Amino acid sequence: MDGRDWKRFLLPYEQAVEELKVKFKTLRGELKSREEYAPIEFVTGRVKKISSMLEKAKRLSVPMDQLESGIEDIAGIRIMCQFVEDINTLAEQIRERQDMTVLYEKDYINNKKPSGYRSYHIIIEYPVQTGLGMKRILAEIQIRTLAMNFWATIEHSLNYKYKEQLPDDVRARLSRAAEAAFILDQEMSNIRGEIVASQLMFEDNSNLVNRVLSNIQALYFYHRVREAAQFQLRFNEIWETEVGLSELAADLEAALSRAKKGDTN
Ligand SMILES: Nc1nc2c(ncn2[C@@H]2O[C@H](COP(=O)(O)OP(=O)(O)OP(=O)(O)O)[C@@H](O)[C@H]2O)c(=O)[nH]1
Ligand SMILES: Nc1ncnc2c1ncn2[C@@H]1O[C@H](COP(=O)(O)OP(=O)(O)OP(=O)(O)O)[C@@H](O)[C@H]1O
Repeated sequence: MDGRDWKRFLLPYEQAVEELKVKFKTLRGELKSREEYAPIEFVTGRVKKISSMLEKAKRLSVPMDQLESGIEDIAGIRIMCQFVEDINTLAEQIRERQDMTVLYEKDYINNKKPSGYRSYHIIIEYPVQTGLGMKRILAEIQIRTLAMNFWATIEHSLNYKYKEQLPDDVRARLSRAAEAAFILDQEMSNIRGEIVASQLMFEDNSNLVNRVLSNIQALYFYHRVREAAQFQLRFNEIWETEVGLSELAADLEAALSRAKKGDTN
């Protein structure tokens, strides 16, 4: 294949990665805007480099005309979660989706790799709508916790540096670090309820603060300058402690609704 052929070959994979990133980021945003807990912390994706694809094809003895079916991670998505439990929730949501088909799954969480690597992998078939019609491609979704990602990122860069010839002491330390990351995940799972409740409360309050501030602005817009200034003063008095924020928000909503109707107090 020359440069132009590679460009054409990779196009649907690039489209798939972009679409999948948007879909999972949107899922996170949608759940957050409904003030629900989102099992997604952040999402990344990449199309495999040609050099890495060729190296892998050689290693797995995949013929050049079978790259599409022989290398399943040309399009790769990675989803980071806070807790191990989120990985199961997300995997279930992916299985139920209508816009992709799960082909198979690899559970490297309960069956860690010899290196110490842990993650949950889902291989999907994803239909890309191209100018020439629909094309089904394979894509890999890696789902992992923040701790698993931290370990895998460091290990990947060390392997890159040592070209897979890690010194024994480094390998042993990495293996211990993988166990430490696993214990960290278990400890976090034990206090998951506490953490999730406080995060939701924090988000609730910051949503409320944003609503109060934009409603004060709106009052100015309706020329309720004195009222808006009084609300601003009330807000300035309580913003640090947030005591009385809900009452202030409710009074403000009422004032704004009167202003919209043109009522006087
Ligand atoms: N950092 C790190 N990542 C790994 C490790 N093992 C697997 N991965 C990641 O998971 C992907 C898929 O790995 P596997 O499920 O073993 O799939 P594979 O494509 O059959 O085989 P390999 O690419 O040879 O590992 C790799 O492309 C990496 O991104 C590991 O030991 N360390
Ligand atoms: N599914 C994925 N989603 C997002 N990023 C990925 C995914 N898979 C790999 N990456 C990242 O892409 C970069 C290039 O990785 P590359 O595809 O060359 O090799 P690899 O995935 O580590 O191994 P292999 O060649 O054995 O599949 C690395 O930073 C890697 O962490």
